[in-house]
Order: sequence, then structure tokens, then C-alpha cells
Amino acid sequence: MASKKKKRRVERPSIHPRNRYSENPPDFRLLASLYPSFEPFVFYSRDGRPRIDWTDFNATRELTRVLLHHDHGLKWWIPDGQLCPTVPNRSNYIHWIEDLLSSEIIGKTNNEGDKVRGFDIGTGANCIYPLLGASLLGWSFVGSDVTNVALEWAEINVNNNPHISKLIEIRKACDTGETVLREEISNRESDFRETKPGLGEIRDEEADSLPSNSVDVLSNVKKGYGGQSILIGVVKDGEKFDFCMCNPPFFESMEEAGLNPKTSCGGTFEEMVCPGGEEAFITRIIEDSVVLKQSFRWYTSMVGRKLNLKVLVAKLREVGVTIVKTTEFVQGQTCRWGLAWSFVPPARKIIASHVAKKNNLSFMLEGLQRQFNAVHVLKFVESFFHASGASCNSSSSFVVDITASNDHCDAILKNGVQNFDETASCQYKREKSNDSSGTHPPVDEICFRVSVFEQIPGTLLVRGSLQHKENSLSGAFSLIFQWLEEILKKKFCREKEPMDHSNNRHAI
Ligand SMILES: C[S@@+](CC[C@H](N)C(=O)[O-])C[C@H]1O[C@@H](n2cnc3c(N)ncnc32)[C@H](O)[C@@H]1O
Repeated sequence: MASKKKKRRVERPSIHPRNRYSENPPDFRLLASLYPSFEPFVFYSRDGRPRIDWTDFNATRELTRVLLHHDHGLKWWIPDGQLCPTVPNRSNYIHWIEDLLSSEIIGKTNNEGDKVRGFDIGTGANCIYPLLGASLLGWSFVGSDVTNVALEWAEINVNNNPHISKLIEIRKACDTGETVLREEISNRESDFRETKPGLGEIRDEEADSLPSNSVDVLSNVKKGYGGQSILIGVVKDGEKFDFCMCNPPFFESMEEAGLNPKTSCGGTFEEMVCPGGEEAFITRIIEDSVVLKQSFRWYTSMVGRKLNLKVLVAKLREVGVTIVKTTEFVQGQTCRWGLAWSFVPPARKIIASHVAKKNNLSFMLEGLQRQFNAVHVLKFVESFFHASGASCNSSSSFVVDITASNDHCDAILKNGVQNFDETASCQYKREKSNDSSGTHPPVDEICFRVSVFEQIPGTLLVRGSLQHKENSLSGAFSLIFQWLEEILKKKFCREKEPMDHSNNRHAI
């Protein structure tokens, strides 16, 4: 039992299943036999396994070169000392974006059919994301950067691959962003004040079109990030993208960046460091997104510190995004997180039709914190729904029956937003019901039962059953239940043990 518990605590997310290296990691022996230039970097440990010295920049660069050639048909190189990407790690981010784009949780915005267009903020000399995204998935990209060496080498890497070169544009991020951003926000503020003499007169939809914290955004512009433009000033008027992505300069100083003793992936000052570190850099992306809104379907960034992830999620909640998603990337011994947000409204109809058919749902609460049991969980369920105005009837110590109106469903989902930071908002669509039998509750109410049972010590089974499925609000049931799962897990279960990577932080 004890060993089972231990296993659960150190459970880690795995490499993305579509990553070509998820089942077959790079075979150094094979690569050494095929590429004489790689062969000198491969040595064999006592158990006969082929290895490379990860602290040798030339070895890691040659590995990246042969992997991009062998597995992706790409010609690639970077000058000494530039940040050298590891191909399996970078592929995970591409596949996560692929998942976001195919998710139907938000609507579509791009008018160009199925063509996907992305923006890689800080593409680097290695230009790795556009090269991978274009060769794996046929996506087109704008890759931006600020340093001459990055811009020059990104261009070389693109031009050396004529089969995809038309898909990738390299663009300089010039130094105008702060001015433009400040002007843009001031204009929006003064427009707002001129046309809306009093806040009380704003209709909801009008208020929606403004950054909900435009004043805060303005006052924060001068703090933190003092670098060059990121999106505003670089994205052209009228341009639309399906997503942006970014592996930001993580650190505030080269000392903080340190050198990971276990790897040598290079990285110059400009690649690794920016004023305010990654928090300031990503905050600027958030501020830009508040202005650019639906010019991008998804805004995303890699985050190097879990603490920063929490801070950034909180910022996103303040600026009124439609949705926030996070993920954890497997990066060998190093943890990285993905953060995504959007201003595109939820695809209500699709969600409703997805979920309406599920009337019985269940999930396990594993790793229950020791002080809690089924009664605590059920009491919490009752108070959670009660707080949203729904009526709750607890007929036994294992079961609570909930009746919720349309307004209650709205409030429940809203409360969910405050309790859970993965998906910050989902809505459902009320569908027309043909039910006229009179034996069911009014069409604008749903009734469902939540029961909680102990399976084995430390593990509870939570079941939800919709009492009358033919109902205009039945689509909300699945959503509510998904939220409940996340909230209960967050409140009652032990967190997966965070790995300590403080001495292993390198922007690879
Ligand atoms: C950590 S590196 C990432 C390089 C590459 N994308 C990768 O994943 O290996 C960060 C990059 O951001 C660039 N950068 C810094 N400030 C920028 C800005 N305002 N706009 C665009 N790129 C910027 C740096 O020059 C550097 O190339």
C-alpha cells in the first residue's frame, strides 16, 4: 500500500503521445552508424548503452542536427553558443498547440479554411518551432526575434529548407511596442470616457469589448518588462493568427540562468535573459493580447517556474479572458509548463451537443488528504451547489439531490471558474426541448443526484446521474460534473509531488 502511495505521488506527465519519440526515443547507435559526423560524440556505457555527453555543446548540437535531418528531413545549423533546442522537447509544445487548435471548446476565427498560421515569439537562431510546425503539420509561421544573429540564422535555416521556406517569414521585433501599447490603451481609455460618461451606463456587451482592467494594464506597463516590442508593433494591422507560441527568456540575469551542470545547450545573454525575467515577458504578452484580443485564436507561452504560472493565471483571470489552459511538459529532468488563453467566445453549441447525451458520469477521487472522508466531500458538494442558489436535498449521508435552474447553472459554472484555473470559462447552450409530458421538471431546471462512496481507504467514487435527460439544460450537466471533478480534486486530494528543479533550470 505504502509503495502504491509513493508511486502516485511521483507520477509525472508523459511525453506527448503523438510525439514521434514517445515510443521510440532517438537511437544513438543507429544515428552514429548513419552519420559519421555524429559518431565521435557517441560512447558506450558499461551496460553497452550508447550515450552522449550532454555537457558538450558540440554533441548536443550535432544530435539536434542529425535528428532534424533523419526524422524531419530538415537542414539545420546554429553558430557556437546559440541556444540549442532538443527536438523531442520542442515537439511536445507543437503537439500541445495541435491539441488546442483541434479542441472545440472555443469557436473558430480564421477565415482561411484549414490553413493554420502561427506566430513564434523569439524564434531564435534555431527557428525550431517554425521548422517543426511547418515540416510536421504544414503550418505557416511568422517567427520574430530581436537580435541580428537570431534573425540572420533563422533566415538561413528557413532558406536551407526550400520545401517549407514559403511557409515561414522571419520578422524583426522593432523597438516601438511600449509607445504603441501605451498610446493604444490611452486611446481606448479616452474613447471609453468620451462615449461613456458614467460607468453605470455601460451595457455588458460594451464593457466586454474593453480590457476589464484597462487601468491596471496601463499602470503596469512601466513595471517589469522594459524590453522591445513583443506582439503590438510587430503584428501588422488586420493580421490574424491561429496561435502564438513562445519560449521566453526565462531569467532576470545571467547569474540566475546559471549553467545546468547536466546539459550544455548554449544560450546567449539575449536568449536567456530579459528585464523582469519570464514573468515580465509573459505579462507583456498578456497585456498585448488584451489589446489584440481575437487577432489570435490562442495565445500561448512556455513557463519555466510553477510559481510564475500561478501568478500569470491570476493575471489572466483579471483581464477577462474566455479560457485559460495549462499543461506540464516533460523535459527530461526539467519541468516546464504550457500556458494558453483566448478571448474567443466558447463554442457553446458544440459543447452542448457533445455533452447532452451523458446522463451517468463518475470519477475517482484518489489520494484523498488524510483528514477528509466521504462525508466531508458530500457536505462540500452540497454547499458548493447551495452557494449558487440551487436547491439541495440530502436523503442519506452518501447522496445529495440537486435541482438547478438556468440561472443557478450559470452561477455554478461561474463559481467553478473561481475554484479552478485550468479552464476558466465554459458555457452551454440552452436547447429547445420537445418535452411536453408534464411529468418532468420545468424545462428550465435540471435535477441530478451526486453520490459519494468510499472505494478503498483514500479513494472515493463520485457518481452523478441526471434525473430527466430530455431537458433544455441537460447539456449543462456534463459540464457541471467536469467542473465538480476538478474542484473536488483540487480541494480534497494531495497535490502531485512537485519536483525540485531549482538547480536544473536551463532554457532548453
Ligand atoms: C529562450 S530563447 C528561445 C529560442 C527558440 N524559440 C527556442 O525555443 O529555442 C528566447 C528568444 O527570444 C528572443 N527575444 C527576446 N526579446 C524578444 C522580443 N521582444 N521579441 C521577440 N523575440 C525576443 C531572444 O532573442 C531569443 O532568441
